[in-house]
Amino acid sequence: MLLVIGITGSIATGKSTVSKMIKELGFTVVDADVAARVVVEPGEEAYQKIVEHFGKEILLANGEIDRKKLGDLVFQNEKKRLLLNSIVHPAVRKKMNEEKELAFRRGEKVVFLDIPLLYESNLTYMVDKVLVVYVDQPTQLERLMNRNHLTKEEALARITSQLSIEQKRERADAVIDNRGTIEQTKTQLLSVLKDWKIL
Ligand SMILES: CC(C)(COP(=O)(O)OP(=O)(O)OC[C@H]1O[C@@H](n2cnc3c(N)ncnc32)[C@H](O)[C@@H]1O)[C@@H](O)C(=O)NCCC(=O)NCCS
Ligand SMILES: Nc1ncnc2c1ncn2[C@@H]1O[C@H](COP(=O)(O)OP(=O)(O)OP(=O)(O)O)[C@@H](O)[C@H]1O
Repeated sequence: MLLVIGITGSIATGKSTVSKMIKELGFTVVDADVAARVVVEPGEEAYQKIVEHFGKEILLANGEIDRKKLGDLVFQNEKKRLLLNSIVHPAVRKKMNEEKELAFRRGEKVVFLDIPLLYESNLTYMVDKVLVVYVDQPTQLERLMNRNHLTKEEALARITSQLSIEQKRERADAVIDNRGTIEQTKTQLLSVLKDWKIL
């Protein structure tokens, strides 16, 4: 039987960290953030629509989208964020489905989809089980501020644009608590994958 596992969590809780471990175990992880970058490259349909709606001001000199500028804009304005989502998300879903199918055609039996907005966008139908990568909100805030060099206010704007990590934890099929060391996270991951008979 083919299995699709969703990896989610909230911003900076450690999805990429866990995804990297899963890839090192030899599995395919299809990353929504990567897909969301590819589908807005110059020449793509979503790119044209973004320029149409947000104006040329959000472009860098080389014509690419200025992600910092667009991020600052949409995380301060819900209407603009939902508009951006409506442009980018259909293309992301299509791209992720294509990559998942490719992996199954290569003969893989399990594929992981790393989708930050899995619950917010009601995408649970795309997966058989959900793995939530959890840290408490103060840890999340600290890691996000450090990683992205954001002020507390900027980081909180990003955090509150998503469902709270506590709500996601409640809905998960399994939770990895990523507050400890990377080694402790890896141990939990291996245990979940064994429970689910993936390893
Ligand atoms: C706003 C943008 C330009 C900011 O780019 P930037 O390079 O700074 O961030 P990146 O794309 O790496 O995203 C980092 C994290 O931000 C969070 N995030 C991104 N977009 C959104 C959103 N629309 N709503 C809530 N959280 C979001 C996710 O947790 C994601 O993992 C970019 O995130 C974007 O185009 N977002 C819309 C598409 C989207 O929803 N992507 C998320 C997965 S589909
Ligand atoms: N167990 C840990 N201990 C200390 N730092 C960690 C741990 N796990 C992750 N980090 C750090 O926390 C930050 C966020 O982790 P990561 O990038 O994996 O989160 P993410 O959920 O993929 O974020 P995003 O939603 O933005 O894509 C990174 O700087 C990462 O190096």
